[in-house]
Amino acid sequence: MSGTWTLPDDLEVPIRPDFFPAPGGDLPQHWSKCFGCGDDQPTGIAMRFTAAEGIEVAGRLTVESRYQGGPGVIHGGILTTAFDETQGIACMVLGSPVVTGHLQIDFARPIPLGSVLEFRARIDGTIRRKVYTSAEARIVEGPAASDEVVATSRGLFLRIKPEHFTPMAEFVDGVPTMPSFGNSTL
Ligand SMILES: CC(C)(COP(=O)(O)OP(=O)(O)OC[C@H]1O[C@@H](n2cnc3c(N)ncnc32)[C@H](O)[C@@H]1OP(=O)(O)O)[C@@H](O)C(=O)NCCC(=O)NCCS
Ligand SMILES: CCCCCCCCCCCCCC(=O)O
Repeated sequence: MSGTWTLPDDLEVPIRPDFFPAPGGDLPQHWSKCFGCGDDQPTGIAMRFTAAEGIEVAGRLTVESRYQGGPGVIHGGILTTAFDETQGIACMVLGSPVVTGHLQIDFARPIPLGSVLEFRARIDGTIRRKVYTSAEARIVEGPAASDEVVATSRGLFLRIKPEHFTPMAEFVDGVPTMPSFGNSTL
């Protein structure tokens, strides 16, 4: 990673909770209308996630041609979205909802269209409501596949109360197929 990111010294690292699936087990979408993971969001990127070892999660994204930024490569904003989503899903081990407060990406290598990206993310530690996360991406299928890390991300998420989204309920378009985790008011 070449960006600047300093972890506080006094972080607590969560342990894998009993409710977390075994490694390889599916993790749920956090909100069915989410652009990143929702199955009720036709224009989204519909990422799917599994639990990995420890408190790590894994997610995949096939780089479709509609995700193009520079000629033949993924748009940086789409890559950022995938990191945001994966790191948010990694926060599920806490069992309480979070939102993204800060996210920074290092774009290390060009990622050609048609690549299948694998993202790995985990919580590095928490302090008060702050949740420090990190993640990296590799191309696991396609002509450019290798073990090399093609992008990394660091993100600060904030634990929120379920009521956080209540003022936004009137903006939800239609009826979600699955309520937002931790928010029965939507
Ligand atoms: C993130 C958010 C909830 C934080 O607001 P808040 O709950 O009032 O949090 P506070 O301002 O009390 O900050 C809590 C802590 O987080 C830190 N913090 C908050 N936002 C931060 C940021 N962007 N960068 C770094 N630190 C941040 C504060 O410094 C504070 O740290 P401390 O515990 O060491 O004092 C609010 O800014 C928000 O709703 N932002 C929009 C989030 C969003 O929509 N994300 C995208 C979709 S998930
Ligand atoms: C009750 C447990 C709920 C845990 C749900 C945490 C998952 C939140 C993921 C948030 C990712 C949002 C990304 C974004 O919108 O920018």
